[in-house]
Amino acid sequence: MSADLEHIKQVYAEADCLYTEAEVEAAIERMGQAITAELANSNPLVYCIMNGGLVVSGKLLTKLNFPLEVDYIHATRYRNETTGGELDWKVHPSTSMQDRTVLILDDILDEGHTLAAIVEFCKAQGAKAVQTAVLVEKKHDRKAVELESDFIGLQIEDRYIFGYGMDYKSYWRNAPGIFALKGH
Ligand SMILES: O=P(O)(O)OC[C@H]1O[C@H](OP(=O)(O)OP(=O)(O)O)[C@H](O)[C@@H]1O
Ligand code: HPA
Repeated sequence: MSADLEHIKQVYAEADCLYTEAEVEAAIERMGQAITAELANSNPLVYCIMNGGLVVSGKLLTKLNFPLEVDYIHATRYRNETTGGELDWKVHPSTSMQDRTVLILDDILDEGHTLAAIVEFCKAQGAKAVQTAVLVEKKHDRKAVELESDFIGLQIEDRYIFGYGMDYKSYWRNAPGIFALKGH
């Protein structure tokens, strides 16, 4: 156990900081303004995608100063690995989306499988509009589908990253910045 924790600590110590806390906070501020400009009068139902969406949702929600409701969806496909697999729905939303404007909040748009499946699910549940906001979009040519997020905080190079909700083997979601694994 302590050997694993030593590895976890070493990963953080050796990681490259791609965006500092101040840069991420500024990006979240910009996202808040853009979302407010577009959705302030639409009474949206906002879904946090657990677990990765937790930090950006918490930080962003207090910047959305208009009427909205919040719920969560828990879906995962990386399961402590650095490559994704099948999407596993752990918790479906409990609120009705019928005829609602839905805003999905997540930490990262990587290959796009997760967000694409969630958007499809929301449309099938009767949402009248579905928009997505992600803290980071990873740039590469392995996208599963042509899926553009409506609100993007930061662009990231094609490396495995952690911090601000994103994990390395379940750790460092709490890291105050966006970091890339050494050598990945
Ligand atoms: O664009 P994709 O390649 O589908 O990857 C993006 C998804 O991967 C991560 O979730 P993960 O499955 O790691 O679960 P977690 O949120 O609990 O970390 C992240 O939070 C996104 O939801
Ligand atoms: O680079 C990543 N880091 C953490 N979680 C992720 N989920 C998809 N891609 C990533």
